[in-house]
Amino acid sequence: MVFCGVDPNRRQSRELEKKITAWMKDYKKAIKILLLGAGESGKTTIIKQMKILHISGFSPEEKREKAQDIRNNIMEGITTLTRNLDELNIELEQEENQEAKDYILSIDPENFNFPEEFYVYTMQLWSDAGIQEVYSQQHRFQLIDCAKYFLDKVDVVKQPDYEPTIQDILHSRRRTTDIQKIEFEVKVPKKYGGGSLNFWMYDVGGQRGERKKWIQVFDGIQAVLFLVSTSCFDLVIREDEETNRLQESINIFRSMWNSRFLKYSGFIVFLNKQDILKEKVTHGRTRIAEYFPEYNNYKLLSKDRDSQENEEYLRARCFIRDKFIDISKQVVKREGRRLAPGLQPQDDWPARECYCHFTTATDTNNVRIVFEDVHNMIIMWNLSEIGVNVS
Ligand SMILES: Nc1nc2c(ncn2[C@@H]2O[C@H](COP(=O)(O)OP(=O)(O)OP(=O)(O)O)[C@@H](O)[C@H]2O)c(=O)[nH]1
Ligand SMILES: [Mg+2]
Repeated sequence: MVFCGVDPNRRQSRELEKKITAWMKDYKKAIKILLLGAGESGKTTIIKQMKILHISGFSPEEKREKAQDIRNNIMEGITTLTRNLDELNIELEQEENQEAKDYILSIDPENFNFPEEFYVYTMQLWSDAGIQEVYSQQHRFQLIDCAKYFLDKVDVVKQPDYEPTIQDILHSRRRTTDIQKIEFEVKVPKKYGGGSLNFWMYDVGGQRGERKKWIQVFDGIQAVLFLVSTSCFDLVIREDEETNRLQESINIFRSMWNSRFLKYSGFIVFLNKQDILKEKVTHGRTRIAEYFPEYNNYKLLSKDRDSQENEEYLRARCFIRDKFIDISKQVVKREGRRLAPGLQPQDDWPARECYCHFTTATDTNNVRIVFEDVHNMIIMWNLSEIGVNVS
């Protein structure tokens, strides 16, 4: 039998194509993504990964800058550890390392040009059992996450012609003090219309003093990527040396999720530093329940189980995830609208869901996979806003 006229399925799909093309034109400008989160949660590391994955990586000039950051990271790491020998009443194992200790404690970081003896003394101290003992008690003071990574490779970094590897750059640390923007293009899967889309990604500083600048970039943000350092459950923030770092992160998330300026933005939480969290939970000296006593009653659901993974680590990461999910659900439904606590009923609040990913921002492969999901999700959010359902 021969059918005449237009196949309704084809007509529908042509209409869908038209809608998508119109939307793509509209968004040719860019999709704006904002990275938020407390200090040291990994925002700038995500920017570096986007440069690796979607732009051409790092220029020789940028590599030179990162090499200097890395030398500063080594200096910060070894001076922090050495200072804490006395604070924690720990003796050096080798008496002859006293000279190295005195040298490191006398460094003026503002006027330091990294002479050869600095590296020699640093390597000596780093291999001393006393300093290693201080390192194992790092939850008691403020140490940068990359300290061990770079102290283990001082002999490489000290070379005058040292050029940092991609891994070195990803581990290097410099506090963000201004708003940065990167632009890149992402291919759109065929099922969402094909072609490519421009993304603008904004990075801000996460420490308390920096957060008043955040509002400058809230306008027109389609998606907030909220970074959480999950491994910091046993640390206090640098700013007041008092507030628990994970609690600070939860508080910031609550205020961003409920911010009226971001009510039309999608939220994706990156539960970051999974590598450090796993190491801490399985081999560390601290336990989450010491800081969050409710952890004792937390049960892992069967949907979150994975026979390949350490059970305690799974429990820890899901416990932390649920702290954020719970906040996103503390929104009451009234007259078909969702209202954040404290808002008036007349405030229009769109229904939103908060999505979570477990991430290790220093792992390019992990970030690549997670971002495939994130990009698709952002495209789908936008399509559903114009009435196209592509599930
Ligand atoms: N091991 C490990 N280190 C990470 C991870 N994510 C970030 N880091 C390291 O943590 C440190 C801080 O990361 P940044 O990206 O600078 O943090 P930030 O959120 O930009 O911090 P501010 O600029 O102060 O707001 C860097 O040394 C990173 O290499 C991770 O998943 N695993
Ligand atoms: Mg930063």
